[in-house]
Amino acid sequence: MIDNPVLRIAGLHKSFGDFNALDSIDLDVSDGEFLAIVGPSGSGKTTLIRLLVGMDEPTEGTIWLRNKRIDNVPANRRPTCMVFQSLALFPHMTVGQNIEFPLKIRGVDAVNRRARALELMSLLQLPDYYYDKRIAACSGGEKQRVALARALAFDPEILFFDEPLSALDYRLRKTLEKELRELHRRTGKTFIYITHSLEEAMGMSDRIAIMKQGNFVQIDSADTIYAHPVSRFVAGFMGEVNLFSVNNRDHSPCIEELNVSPRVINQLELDDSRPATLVVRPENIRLPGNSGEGYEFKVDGQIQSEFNLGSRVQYEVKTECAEPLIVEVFRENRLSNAIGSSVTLGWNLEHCHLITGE
Ligand SMILES: Nc1ncnc2c1ncn2[C@@H]1O[C@H](COP(=O)(O)OP(=O)(O)OP(=O)(O)O)[C@@H](O)[C@H]1O
Repeated sequence: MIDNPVLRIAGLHKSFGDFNALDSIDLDVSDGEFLAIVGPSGSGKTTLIRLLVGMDEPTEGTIWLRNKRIDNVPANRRPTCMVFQSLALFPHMTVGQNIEFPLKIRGVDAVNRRARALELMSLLQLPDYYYDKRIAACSGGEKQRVALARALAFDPEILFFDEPLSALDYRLRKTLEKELRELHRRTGKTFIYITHSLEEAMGMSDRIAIMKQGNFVQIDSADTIYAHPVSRFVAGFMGEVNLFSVNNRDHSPCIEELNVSPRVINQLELDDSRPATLVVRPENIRLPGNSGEGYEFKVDGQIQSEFNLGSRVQYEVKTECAEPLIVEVFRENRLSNAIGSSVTLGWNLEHCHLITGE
């Protein structure tokens, strides 16, 4: 629970026939927060946003905007605004007319409309002369900026984004990600942003809410979720990861392969009755030469493939564990003639995270 949240969702449930698309979820969003909602296809992200903006009605539960219940308020009277993936700009109108549209329907006069449109264009780095440019003559990135300027012209309490960058090429997406982050900082508005892309979520948001089958499985900062995922699903969803099944009663062949001392096993505080998974990120595994001296976990293996990731190099290392281990090193630590060579991998307990349960 957050004190004085701008948005509170309580027991929100949405069924389609027998199917629960949202399963009684709760969420508090702070004023001015940038929250990303990520999850696999079909996890309920769009269903949630549709309920929040009033495009659909919940089966059960309530939505509060600054202590005012809004789930019974029609979409056009909710002080929220959505930037659609498809933008929904008016193609026959100019940039200026599109941005001014929300002001026009609120009865703002022409002089003030134009002044505000130019101010928003400047905020979105659109030159003044674009005011008279037709939407059809704008590039994909420019249309995104116009859509954002128009959304801000509504002066909404919260801006919702439903995968606004997914259709753009990589370079433009990266540029707009930075601009959105900057726009968020400058406007101080609350942003709620749906994305499939974890990279986008990690780069832009203050917190990430991870959805699975109509539920939130973890809501926290990107750093915390990355370092301390609550489940194997979250660990795998948050980037490349090495997972080792362990428990005290029944050491898997894999944990034995790891040459862990009884002292370290004790420190793991495994619970006999519950399955447990050790999580190690590829960048936390070292290639310490042949002995693995000084590391609490050590495993011998053979490099079977190498991938160039730009500033880093990733190796897949075959060991006695079922899955090849993934190891990442900075480019300057790249091994020569790596493929086929025998290596000992090492890491310490402080770089592991233990998940108990499934
Ligand atoms: N109108 C509807 N009638 C029946 N089922 C629906 C309806 N709308 C959504 N669903 C189902 O609810 C589940 C959640 O859908 P939703 O669109 O919210 O997922 P999503 O996480 O946004 O997926 P994606 O990332 O693919 O857009 C899906 O299984 C979907 O088939």
